[in-house]
Amino acid sequence: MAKKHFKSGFVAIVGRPNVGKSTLMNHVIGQKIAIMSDKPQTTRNKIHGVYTTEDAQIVFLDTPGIHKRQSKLGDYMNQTAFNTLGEVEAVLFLIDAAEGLGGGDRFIAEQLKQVKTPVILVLNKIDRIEPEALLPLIEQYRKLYDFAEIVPISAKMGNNVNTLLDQVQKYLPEGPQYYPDDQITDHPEQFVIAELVREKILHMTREEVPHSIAVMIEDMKVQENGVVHIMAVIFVERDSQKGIIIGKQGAMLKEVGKQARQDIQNLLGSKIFLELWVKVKKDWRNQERVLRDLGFHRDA
Ligand SMILES: Nc1nc2c(ncn2[C@@H]2O[C@H](COP(=O)(O)OP(=O)(O)OP(=O)(O)O)[C@@H](O)[C@H]2O)c(=O)[nH]1
Repeated sequence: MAKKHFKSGFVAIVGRPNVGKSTLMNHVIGQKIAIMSDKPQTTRNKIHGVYTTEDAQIVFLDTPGIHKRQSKLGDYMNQTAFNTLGEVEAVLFLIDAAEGLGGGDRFIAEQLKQVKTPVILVLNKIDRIEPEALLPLIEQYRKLYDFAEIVPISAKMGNNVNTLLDQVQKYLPEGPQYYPDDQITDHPEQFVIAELVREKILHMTREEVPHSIAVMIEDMKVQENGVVHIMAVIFVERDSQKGIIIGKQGAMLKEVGKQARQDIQNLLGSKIFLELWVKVKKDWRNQERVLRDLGFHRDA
């Protein structure tokens, strides 16, 4: 599925409650992909929405932890949010232009200074302010932080949202399409996790294992200790491919697991336990049910 010069990456959205994060996502994604989370999570990241075009894909992450103070003693953001913000390609910092600059925004700006990721300031709700008020407002925010870009929008009216998306794309590296174009699901993370595992295998085994392998997330649940337990099955077509993926005394599979686990932890923002299985499924590509389970469509 890899397209030439396709760009992709993760972008975190931060902003205090009510600034319009969900409204922006709804506008960007439209009704095409309904993203729902299993349960409300206060510190774990979740995928807010996935925006896909011909040549780029942006996976928007919600980063709730930035608002949570680590302890009563300090204002340091929690480790999850810190790791996420350090790993993504860009951060969208949404503010409410009609409310103006307040303590909540100052707090977030302070947290953002702890990471080096480019931050795009998004002034939302410009439909609610007089045009003359915009520049002085931008000046106030500029004093807080050295933003990579500043984009005024109205998420509700859709004003300037395309400009924002263009700006975001400037910060994406070349990368795979993590997520199918037209998938409607309540488990968006699973596609990305499967793709991350697949990517590691292809990268590590190079030419020896063809692109026909598939990865399926069989089970994913949060344990009582907060660790997310993920069971993934790697489907291959031949025993020889199974041998290559497992490697000598399991060394290859172990390395795949190690590298994938890093990426998945960064994505979810929580500790994970990744269980990998390799199964030979002859000619799996022709089996309708398997295809459906894997999230492919007939015409894909
Ligand atoms: N006038 C105007 N209202 C907006 C705009 N964007 C969002 N709103 C309104 O602001 C309110 C909050 O929007 P949400 O999208 O729910 O905000 P949120 O940041 O997702 O809020 P939390 O989920 O609490 O973090 C809603 O009533 C929206 O209709 C905008 O561009 N203009």
